[in-house]
Amino acid sequence: MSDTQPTPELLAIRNRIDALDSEILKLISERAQCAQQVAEIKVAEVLAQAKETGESPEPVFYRPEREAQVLTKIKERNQGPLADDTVAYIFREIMSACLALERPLQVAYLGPEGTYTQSAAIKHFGHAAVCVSQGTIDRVFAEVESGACHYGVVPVENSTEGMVSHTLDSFIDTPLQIVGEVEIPIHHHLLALKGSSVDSVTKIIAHQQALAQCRNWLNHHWPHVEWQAVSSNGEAAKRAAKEPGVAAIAGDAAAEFYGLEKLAERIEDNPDNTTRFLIIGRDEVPPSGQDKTSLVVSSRNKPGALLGLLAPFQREGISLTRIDTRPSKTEKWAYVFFIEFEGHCQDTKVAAILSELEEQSILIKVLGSYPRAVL
Ligand SMILES: C=C(O[C@@H]1C=C(C(=O)O)C=C[C@H]1O)C(=O)O
Repeated sequence: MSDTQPTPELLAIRNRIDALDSEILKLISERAQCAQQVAEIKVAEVLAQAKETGESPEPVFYRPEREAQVLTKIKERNQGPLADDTVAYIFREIMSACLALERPLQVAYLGPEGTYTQSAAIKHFGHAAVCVSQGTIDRVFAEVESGACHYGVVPVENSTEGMVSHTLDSFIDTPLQIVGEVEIPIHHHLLALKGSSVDSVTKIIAHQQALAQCRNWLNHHWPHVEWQAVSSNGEAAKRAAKEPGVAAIAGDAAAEFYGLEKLAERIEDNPDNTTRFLIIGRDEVPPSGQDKTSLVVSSRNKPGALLGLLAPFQREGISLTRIDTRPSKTEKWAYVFFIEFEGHCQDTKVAAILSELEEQSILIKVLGSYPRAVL
C-alpha cells in the first residue's frame, strides 16, 4: 500500500490520532496549571511563615515521595499495550516539565558530560532539570551543601565491582540527606576518534571501575596495550576525541556527545552490569509508602558486635538490602558498617530499631529515608 494515497481506513485512524493528541495536549496543559497552583500555594505558605517568624525559607517545589507515588500509581494502572516502564517514563517527563515551569531544578552530577551519572540524573529528574557537571564526587556534595544546586547525583555501587568507597566515605561527614536512588544498566563500549581502526589503538583509558568491569575482555583482547585509569568515563571519552591512538571505555551517551566511533560494543564482563546512584539533597523526605533507609553505624570492638547490630532487624522482620564495611578513619582496625533496609525512619518498627542501635553503638547516623526507585 502506498502512503501517497492512504486508504479511507488509514485516514480515519489518523484523524482519530489527531483528535486524541489534541485531547492529550489539553489534559497535559490542565495538569501543568494544577502544578502551578501547587507552587502558588507553597509560595503563599512561605510568605505567611515569614510574616509570623521573620524567617523565609526557600519554598520546596520538588517532592520526591509524591513523584514516586505518582509513578507507582501510573505503573499499577497501566493496562498496556505500552510497557509499565514506558508509560512511567512519559509521566516522568511530564512531571519534570510541570515542575520546571516554576524554576528548573539544578542538579549537580559527577561529570563531565556523557558520564553514566548524567544519564542517572536525567532518568531520575527528567530532561527539564538543569544538570550541572562537577569534576569530583566531593564537588557534587559541596555544590548541594552550599545551596548552589538543589540536588546531587553520585554513584554508590556497581553489581560487578561493589561499593564506590569514596561516596560512602563522603556520607560520614556531610550534613546532606539521601533523598532518592536510581539504577542504570551499564553497557560499556570501546570508543575512539571517528574513522580509527582497531589496529591504531595504543592505549585504553577509563575510570578504574569501568576497567575493572571489563577486565576479562581487556585481558583477552588487549593484553599488550597500556590501560590507564582516569577520573571518569566522560573524561576518558573527551580525551579519546582529541588524542589519536587513545581509546576510551564509556557508554552510549559519551559516544554520542563526543562523536566517537564504537570499535567494540557491550564489552562488560557481566551482561547484567548495573550501577546504583544516590540522589542527595538538604531536606528529609517524608514516607512514600515504599521506602528504604540508609545508615552508618559503628559498634564497640567486642565479640558479637555485628550480630548485636543486626539482631533488632531480624526481630522486627525488616529486610536488609545491603550491608558493607569501611575502615573507620579515627581508629586502626575499627570499622563502620553501612546498612540499608526496607522502611522509613518514621515507621514505628524502624524507630524502635534505631533507638536500640543508638544504645549499642559508638556512632550512628541515618543518611536518609527515601522512596525506592520506581523506574
Ligand atoms: C510540589 C508538588 O508537586 C510537584 C509536582 C508533581 C507533579 O507534577 O505531579 C509531583 C511532585 C512535586 O515534585 C506537590 O505535590 O507538593
